[in-house]
Amino acid sequence: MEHNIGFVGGGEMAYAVAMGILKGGVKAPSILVSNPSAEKLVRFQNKEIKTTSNNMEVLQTCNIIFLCVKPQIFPNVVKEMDDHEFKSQDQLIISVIAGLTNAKLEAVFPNSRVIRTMPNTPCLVQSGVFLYCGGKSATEDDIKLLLQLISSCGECLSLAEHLIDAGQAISGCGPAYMFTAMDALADGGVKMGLPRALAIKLAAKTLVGAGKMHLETGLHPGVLKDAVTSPGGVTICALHELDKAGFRAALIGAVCSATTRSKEMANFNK
Ligand SMILES: NC(=O)C1=CN([C@@H]2O[C@H](COP(=O)(O)OP(=O)(O)OC[C@H]3O[C@@H](n4cnc5c(N)ncnc54)[C@H](O)[C@@H]3O)[C@@H](O)[C@H]2O)C=CC1
Ligand SMILES: O=C(O)[C@@H]1CCC=N1
Repeated sequence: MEHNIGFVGGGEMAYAVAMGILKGGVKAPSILVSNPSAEKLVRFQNKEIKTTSNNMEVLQTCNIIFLCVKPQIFPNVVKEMDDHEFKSQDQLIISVIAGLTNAKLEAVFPNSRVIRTMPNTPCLVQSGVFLYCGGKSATEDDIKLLLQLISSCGECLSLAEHLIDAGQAISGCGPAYMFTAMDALADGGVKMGLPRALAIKLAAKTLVGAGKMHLETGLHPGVLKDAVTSPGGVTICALHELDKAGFRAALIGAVCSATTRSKEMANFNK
């Protein structure tokens, strides 16, 4: 694939996506990443990816651009474009920015095609989820090209734009919920005398295994839960504690709250 692929912002998500793209066979020197702070660029340089401190270099030279700055920073990038009288022409603009709508992207990049996406950090290890929704001007070929680029990141799923915030609240934010669960499970193990490293590994393997069981069997999580839960056994005692602590309600609340916050964040960019 011969493209100049740019990243504006070289933080966690940019790195995870860039690593997925490299796994897909794109050559490192065809990627250019901009970030104001040099130390963030070192790990890209270590992979032979080109770097710059100047966003305009990315915007002016790349034909596929991933926008990977924080939502609150995006207006600064727009201002920089205005200051340089930069007019995007016929580029493919792919945003990973939470809450940033295709309508806003289209207003900022009127002569380009835009795709709103929502990846997650496990793209770094090719086990991510990558949600996407093309803007009005994005063509089927643009979507094909996006999928070619990101297919090594993990599962790529098209989602109607009005559902992206909710999808993000599960898969985009979800790694943080799962890491919190791993950490807490490990604390429980440590409290009961397990070595910390072993307790974390048991928790991690169990989360991965449970997810894989659903994906490979197609069985409902409730059915899989019941298969673990012996009458009068130990798991039901643990599940009772989780219910008393509001485990399920907490997860439902987490997804609702993250969805609401994402919709609020669209206002940063009004
Ligand atoms: N971290 C995650 O799990 C996910 C993040 N996202 C989205 O990815 C975007 C980036 O988030 P992260 O990578 O987590 O944040 P981050 O803080 O790791 O990366 C942002 C990068 O932008 C750089 N930056 C600051 N000002 C800049 C400017 N004016 N121009 C260019 N770069 C600038 C920062 O130095 C930093 O390296 C956000 O919009 C977020 O909503 C989406 C999905 C998941
Ligand atoms: O917390 C955030 O705002 C970003 C978006 C989804 C995951 N991390």
